[in-house]
Amino acid sequence: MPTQTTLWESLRRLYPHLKPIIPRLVLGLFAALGASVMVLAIPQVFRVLVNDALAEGQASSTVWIASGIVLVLGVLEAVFVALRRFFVINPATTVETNLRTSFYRHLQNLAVAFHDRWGSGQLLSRAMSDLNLMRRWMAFGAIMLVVDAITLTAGVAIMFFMSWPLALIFLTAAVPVMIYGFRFRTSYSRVSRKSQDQAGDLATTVEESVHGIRVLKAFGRSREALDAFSDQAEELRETEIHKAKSLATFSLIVTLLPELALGASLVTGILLAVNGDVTIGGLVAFFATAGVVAGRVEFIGPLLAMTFTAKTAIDRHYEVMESENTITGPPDPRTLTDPHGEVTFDDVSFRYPDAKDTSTSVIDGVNLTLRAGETMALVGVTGCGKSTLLQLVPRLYDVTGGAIRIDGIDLREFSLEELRRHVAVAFEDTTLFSNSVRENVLMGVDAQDDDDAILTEALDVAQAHFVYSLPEGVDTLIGEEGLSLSGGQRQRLALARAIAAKPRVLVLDDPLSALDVRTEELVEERLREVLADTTTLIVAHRPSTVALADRVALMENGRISEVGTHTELLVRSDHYRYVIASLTEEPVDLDSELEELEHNDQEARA
Ligand SMILES: Nc1ncnc2c1ncn2[C@@H]1O[C@H](COP(=O)(O)OP(=O)(O)OP(=O)(O)O)[C@@H](O)[C@H]1O
Repeated sequence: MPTQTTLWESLRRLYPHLKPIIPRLVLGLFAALGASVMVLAIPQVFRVLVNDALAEGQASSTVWIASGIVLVLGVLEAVFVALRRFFVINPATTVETNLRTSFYRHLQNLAVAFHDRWGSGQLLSRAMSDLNLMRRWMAFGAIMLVVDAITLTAGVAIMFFMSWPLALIFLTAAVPVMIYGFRFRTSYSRVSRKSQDQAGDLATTVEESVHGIRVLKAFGRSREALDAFSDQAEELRETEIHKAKSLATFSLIVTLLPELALGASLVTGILLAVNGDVTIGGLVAFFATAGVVAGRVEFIGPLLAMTFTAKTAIDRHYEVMESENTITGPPDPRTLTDPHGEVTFDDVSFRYPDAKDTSTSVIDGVNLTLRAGETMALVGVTGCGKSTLLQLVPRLYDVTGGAIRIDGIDLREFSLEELRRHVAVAFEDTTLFSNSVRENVLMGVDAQDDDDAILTEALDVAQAHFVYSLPEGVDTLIGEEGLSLSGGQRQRLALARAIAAKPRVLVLDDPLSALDVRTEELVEERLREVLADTTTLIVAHRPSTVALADRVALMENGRISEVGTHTELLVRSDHYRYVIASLTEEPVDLDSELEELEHNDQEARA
């Protein structure tokens, strides 16, 4: 539920960003005021023109001079409008870019738990359209509101100076306009918030269906997706219509009432002129000024709408910016100068932030020690918490109980940079960025001279030699905007990325699942060599991956129930035999495998 703030409170949040550009905004404001002064001056020239220049006996040159002055004032008005744009456009776009950059930086820093909760379209619409709305308000709306208020005050003052009874009649229209303005503010703010949120949800739907286009097509669900999208688009359309109607009604009132007041003052004005209480020139000037004032009042509708939309955009922006980053480093971080890579899980528990209070912990008191340089496979039935446990090691989530330590130091005592220097990860579900193969693989490598050697080795271990036959070799653009790769190719690059980082601790979430058996064998052979000194925790969904490990940890309902070698666990754990049997691609006869193991054991002892 978004926090409620007043219009002023919301707008004030922009102040720190506006502060550096205030001098330019003030210049823009003066330019806009200059344009208004020109507009208000023109009726006064009319007054002189009608009362004096057109009076009998005046030389025609006076008419030309007066017309010339009107022309100059008109040109000056255009110049001032251009100057306003010139002064504010550049700084406003700079502020927009700075806000966008800090928004992106904050998104990068926010914990994974935050991203679990937020739809990508909501973040996209905040990063793009909301900031655009804020920029337009800074560059135009804010300035014009001030200028409008000053012009209106000055215009009404001039009208009073010229004829107070006529001005008073005109001003009666302001009372209902102001009363309606308050109601408009509340209703328009609400509908504007709704439409911006719905636009964000719609963007999420587009994003999801573009990502999932293959699944939608393969399951023939494009029509259903379209129907769901059309419903959402229709809801947004209805909100937009509601919004437009609300603005149209307000605009009708702010247009109609001043016009009616103008009509009433015209009749009164003619009577006053007949009685000689005002001159004809004065009457012409009064109505020309009233026309300017009425135009400004009409303009208030769109300006207020723009301001309320900007308020919503600011609120939505700060909802993200004020979301706290829950995963941070300590003020005095520890460092590991000569890491060995022993990893201990000490009574570790974890619950997802959005889990129901009544549900049990996903990780429930895990105690496990990975010796330095050891490769440990983590096996268990689906949903028992393996991937969750792995994500706690690079602190993608923080433990909710107990502690994970590397070489005896709690992960939370390292800075995040230090921790991620020692820990690298590869997930089953791989993400590649729209960059070259080289940049994707060397993502976790600090810039250094032997980049090429690291790249070659990592690609070799991951059996990703296919990259050399891509159109531009390792410089080929891959990811969303580049060449599409197969699932197995993507996995091999993700594995190469984890290996290239040369971490002390490697966390692999079933990184070989999409490889064919032959490639998997080759990868494993090479992995065994490079993992010799790296402490590795690897989730295994295939027996061949289990074979990589020195020891195996069996996970059951968020706990580690057994730890031992594959053979030991086969002998002593029914559940392990059950899990291994369910992992096997082809059914195996576990009893004969056990017999064979026992036979081998006896032979070794003999
Ligand atoms: N982001 C999340 N928010 C809330 N619950 C989650 C989240 N991710 C996973 N879970 C839940 O946590 C439990 C453990 O999931 P996890 O992915 O760790 O299991 P797993 O053992 O790795 O399963 P698999 O072998 O199928 O990959 C599941 O019940 C899952 O629904």
